[in-house]
Amino acid sequence: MGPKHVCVRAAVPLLALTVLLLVGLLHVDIRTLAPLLRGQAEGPPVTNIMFLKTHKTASSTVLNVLFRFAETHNLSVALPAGARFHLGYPWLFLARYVEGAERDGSWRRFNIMCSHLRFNPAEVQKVMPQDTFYFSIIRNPISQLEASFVYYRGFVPAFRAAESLDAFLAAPHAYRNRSRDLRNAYAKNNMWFDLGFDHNAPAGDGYVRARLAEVERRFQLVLIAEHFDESMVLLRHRLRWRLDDVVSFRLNARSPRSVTGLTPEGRERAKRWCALDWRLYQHFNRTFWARAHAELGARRLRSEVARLRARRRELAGLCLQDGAPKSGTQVADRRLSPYQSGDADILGYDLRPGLDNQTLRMCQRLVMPELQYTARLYALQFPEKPPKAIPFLPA
Ligand SMILES: Nc1ncnc2c1ncn2[C@@H]1O[C@H](COP(=O)(O)OS(=O)(=O)O)[C@@H](OP(=O)(O)O)[C@H]1O
Repeated sequence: MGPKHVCVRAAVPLLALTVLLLVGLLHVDIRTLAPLLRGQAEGPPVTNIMFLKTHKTASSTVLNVLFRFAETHNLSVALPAGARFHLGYPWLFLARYVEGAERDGSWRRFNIMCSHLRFNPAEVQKVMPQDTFYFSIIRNPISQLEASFVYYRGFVPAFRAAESLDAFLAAPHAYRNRSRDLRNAYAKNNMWFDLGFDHNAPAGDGYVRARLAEVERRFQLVLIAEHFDESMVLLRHRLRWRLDDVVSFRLNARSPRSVTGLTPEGRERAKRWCALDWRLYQHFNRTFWARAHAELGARRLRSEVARLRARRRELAGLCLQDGAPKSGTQVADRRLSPYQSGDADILGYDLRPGLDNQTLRMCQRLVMPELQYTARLYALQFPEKPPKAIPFLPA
């Protein structure tokens, strides 16, 4: 060890002592120094964010978190152009699908992008700043496929004729329309497809590894729907946001009676049928925990998840009638009722009556479904354009 090292080693306790003395002398709140003492990077909250909104993965709940943050911080959002509610899905994303993106022959940049799209990085980069934080969310492909089957039953040719998901998985090629109808994207490796990859590709080891490496390179974080609260804690940490920014209620959920489940055999078949998504899920489930433990440590992760849940309970008590969701068709305020699709009974929330104006606004945002919130931000951002019509709401 050289003399330089000895000096540095001696300086560390001296510095800590000086900080503590200053705290005492200047009556500085020790909590403001905590991140510094923990060696945690401090800085302003991250505000340039691209969220790849995969399907049936809790992504509407994440979208609600991002829309609320955008609205309360007056950030611009890359919203679907015209009457649409998605950014060109299932076609590969193009920058011109964003309202107001083209300006005098150049591209306008936005703070937040989180509507459904099929990832196409070169086009996304045209409308998002260089320092954008990219993240996404995935779910166990067995439950993701089951949720898709119920939700998109009437829309996806491959699903339409099948009596059940078990029947579909027993002979998927027989049901699957060979015409390469893009709507069949929901029927096989849907998350792989959303990432912009070929969802019909054979799951060869070299191919899969190369694509996984590409996802690692493009996305700073991939969250896991089954570990939603841990995911929000890690996201909050990365974005340097406040606790309330990431508290949410579960949105776009089916009532238990429209969850069909699968036989053990069907589950094994689903893993094989969606082999690319299965590899994707296994890989990112592993790296998620490795990151969460490396960045936060098990104890801090546990205590922050507990804080998040406590705050959610508090807000549920404040905002929600009966503290729980109800069948979406029975939500009293139609403006807060979620879109219903296929055989799914999608749940929504009634708010407690008698809330003061400020609390009411906050609670409305927390339970506002994707279509309504997209239309709301669109009207705020483009007041001169015709408002987006919501199919089941009178204009
Ligand atoms: N917080 C939280 N934690 C875990 N799971 C959650 C959460 N929020 C939503 N969900 C579940 O996500 C499913 C809906 O996914 P999406 O919103 O991505 O669907 S969509 O593609 O936008 O229609 C839907 O799954 P199913 O109920 O199985 O259909 C929701 O229950």
